[in-house]
Amino acid sequence: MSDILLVLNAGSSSIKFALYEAHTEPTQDHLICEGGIGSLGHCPHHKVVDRHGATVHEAYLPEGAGHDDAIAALIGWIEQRFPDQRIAAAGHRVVHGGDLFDAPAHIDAGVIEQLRSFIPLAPLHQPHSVAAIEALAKLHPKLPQVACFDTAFHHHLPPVATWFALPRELTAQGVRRYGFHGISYEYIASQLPTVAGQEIADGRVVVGHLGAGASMCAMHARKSIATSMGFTALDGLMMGSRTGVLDPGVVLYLLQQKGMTPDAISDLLYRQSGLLGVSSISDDMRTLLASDDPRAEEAIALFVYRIGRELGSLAAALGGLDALVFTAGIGERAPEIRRRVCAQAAWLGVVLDGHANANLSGAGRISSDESKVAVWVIPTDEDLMIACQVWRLVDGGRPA
Ligand SMILES: Nc1ncnc2c1ncn2[C@@H]1O[C@H](COP(=O)(O)OP(=O)(O)O)[C@@H](O)[C@H]1O
Ligand SMILES: CC(=O)OP(=O)(O)O
Ligand SMILES: [Mg+2]
Repeated sequence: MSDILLVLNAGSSSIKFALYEAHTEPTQDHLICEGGIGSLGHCPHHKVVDRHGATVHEAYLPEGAGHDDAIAALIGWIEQRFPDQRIAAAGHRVVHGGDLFDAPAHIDAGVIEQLRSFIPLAPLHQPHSVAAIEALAKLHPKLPQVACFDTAFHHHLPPVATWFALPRELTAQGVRRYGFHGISYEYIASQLPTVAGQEIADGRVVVGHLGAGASMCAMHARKSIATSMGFTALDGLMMGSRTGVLDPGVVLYLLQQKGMTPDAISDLLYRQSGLLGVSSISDDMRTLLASDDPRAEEAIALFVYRIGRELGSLAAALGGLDALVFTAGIGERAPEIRRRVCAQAAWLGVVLDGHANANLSGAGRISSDESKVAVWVIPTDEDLMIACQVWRLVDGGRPA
C-alpha cells in the first residue's frame, strides 16, 4: 500500500482538492489528480482532472448537498478510485491564523477552537475550512490533519506595517493588519531564484496575486515587508465581489443614516461589491473583458487603477522596485490587465514586451530589455505549497 497526501481548500461555494504521492517531498510531478466540488448548496458538480488536465471523473451530487456531503463524496471517490493507497495526511488551506500561528500546525480539538475564533474575521473562508476539518475528522478520526495558513507568511511583517492608527489597546487586542494569500506568496518566493534569478530573488519585488480575491505583497529578499490585505481579506485591492480599501466613514454612514444591519453591510462589502458591484454585470474578469457595456469598462478601469495605486505604495515601502510579478487567475491569464497595469507603472521605469505578454503560457518574463523593473508572470500553486508544508510537518504521513 502506498501513501498519498490530500490537500483541501474549502471556499464559500466549493471544495477544491488535490492528491499527491507521499513517498518523497512533493513536486508538480507527484500530483496524482486535482479537482473539486463546486456550486455547493445548489447543484453541486464534482469534477477531477489528472496532472495533464484530462478529465478522470465528472458527476453531480444531489441538489442542495452541502460541505459535509461534499467531503463524504470526495473521500468516498478517492477510496474507491485508489483502493491500494492510504491517505497518510490531509492539509487544509486556512485563511486566518491571527497572531497564533506562524507556521503550519497539527490540528487537534484545541486548534479547531482557535480556528473557529477567527470565523468573524474571514466569513467567506474560515467557516468552510473548519467544517471540512470536522467532516474529515468524523470520517477518519486518526488521520493527521494540518492547517496551513494564509497569514503565516506575513507573520514577521515589520510592526509599523501591521499597525492601524487606532488606540493601542485595540492593537494589543489583535486589531491590526495580518495579510493573506501567504501560501501563494510563499510559493512564488520559493520559485523566484530559479525562475527570475538569484539577484531578483534577493531584491525588492512586488507580487500581485490577482484572483477572485486579490492582494499584493512587497517582498525584500523573499520576505513579506508590506501587504495590501489587512485585519480581514476585505482590505486593499478591488476584488471580484469585495470592495478592497474603503473609507470607514462609509460603513458608519450605512449603519447610522441608511439603517443597514451589520449582516447586510457584511454582505454588501464581501459579496455585492468589487467588479460585480461596479459593473452590475459579473464578478468574473473574463465576462467583463468580453463585454462592450461601458459599466464593464469602468469596473476594469477601477480594478487597474487600484492596482497602480497599491503598487506605488508598496514600491515606496520597499524604497524602490526591482521586479513585479503577476500571479493567480487574472494575473496568469489576462494579458490585457497586465498590459494596462504595466502602462500605468511606466513612471517606475516599467516597459512591457507586448509580444511576450500576449503570447506567454506558464512562467516567463514579459518586460522588455530596457525595462528598469523586470516583470514576470509566475503561475502560483497553493496546493503544492500545502502538500510540501504537510509533508515536512508529518514526514510523509509518519507522524513525528
Ligand atoms: N482567461 C482569463 N482571463 C481573465 N480572467 C480570468 C481568466 N481565467 C480566470 N480569470 C479570473 O480569475 C478568477 C479566479 O482566479 P483564481 O486565482 O482561480 O481564484 P480563486 O482561487 O480565488 O477562486 C476568476 O474569477 C476570473 O475573474
Ligand atoms: C484570502 C482570500 O481572499 O482568498 P481567495 O482569493 O481564495 O478568496
Ligand atoms: Mg485563490
